Amino acid sequence: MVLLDAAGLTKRFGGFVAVDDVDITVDTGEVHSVIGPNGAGKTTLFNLLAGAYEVTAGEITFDGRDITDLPEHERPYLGISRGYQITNTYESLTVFENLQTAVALYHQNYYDMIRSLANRTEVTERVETLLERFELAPQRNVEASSLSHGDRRRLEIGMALASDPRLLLLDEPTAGMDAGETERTVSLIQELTDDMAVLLVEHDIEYVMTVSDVITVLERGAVIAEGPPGEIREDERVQEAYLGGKADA
Ligand SMILES: Nc1ncnc2c1ncn2[C@@H]1O[C@H](COP(=O)(O)OP(=O)(O)OP(=O)(O)O)[C@@H](O)[C@H]1O
Repeated sequence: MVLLDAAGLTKRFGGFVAVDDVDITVDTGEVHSVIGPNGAGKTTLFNLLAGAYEVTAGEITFDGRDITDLPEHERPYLGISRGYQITNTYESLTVFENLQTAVALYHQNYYDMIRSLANRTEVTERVETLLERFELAPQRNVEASSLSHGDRRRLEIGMALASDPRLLLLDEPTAGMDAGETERTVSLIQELTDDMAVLLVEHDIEYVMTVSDVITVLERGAVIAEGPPGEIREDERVQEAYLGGKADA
């Protein structure tokens, strides 16, 4: 089922076209990755889909509803969540408290939750599930500021899942992780997609090949290839973009 459908998506910064007439479709159940060399427009595309940037042209539909102009903060309520970045406010909260805050923020009856013990129990149960799923239970009482890099990134993904999204947007989820941490994160991402979809933007082409069902390749703002990993690996334009001296990946 088509969950996200973007058509003719374009973003100009002054006279510069960072995203140029991009069509992209994400189906429920898939991990869809956007890759491309430095400056290809990946982060800009991500920000358009997340609602952080206004589009210059084009349309974005989510579950059949036009969300092109929907503000970023309203998108989680529709089922679109983006990888959280733990900011100063959350540094001194423990892993448990961070997850609790994220769950409470998107709980349907936030104010009731504060008042009612029953709802609070529901939130706590959800937090416990996330702690288990993200293998963060042993660190439940550790402040976010003291976590290892890998644990912190997994906590951020866990917080993004607190709203029970149908589409999770992740920007370089394994950036800065070592091989072991990357592997753990990749299997977590793969386990997510039974009834939801993940769209990730990534620099590192190798692990994208193992995690993705579909890959879209951008170069200079435009789509140069799209397909399953095997096809993308064999694509001449992709090889040229990555190996032809224009890229660092
Ligand atoms: N706010 C902005 N104002 C002007 N130009 C911008 C802005 N944001 C991005 N750009 C330009 O748009 C192009 C695409 O940038 P973007 O960050 O989307 O690429 P990217 O594929 O994510 O690159 P990287 O892999 O290096 O993160 C770059 O040339 C960049 O300089």
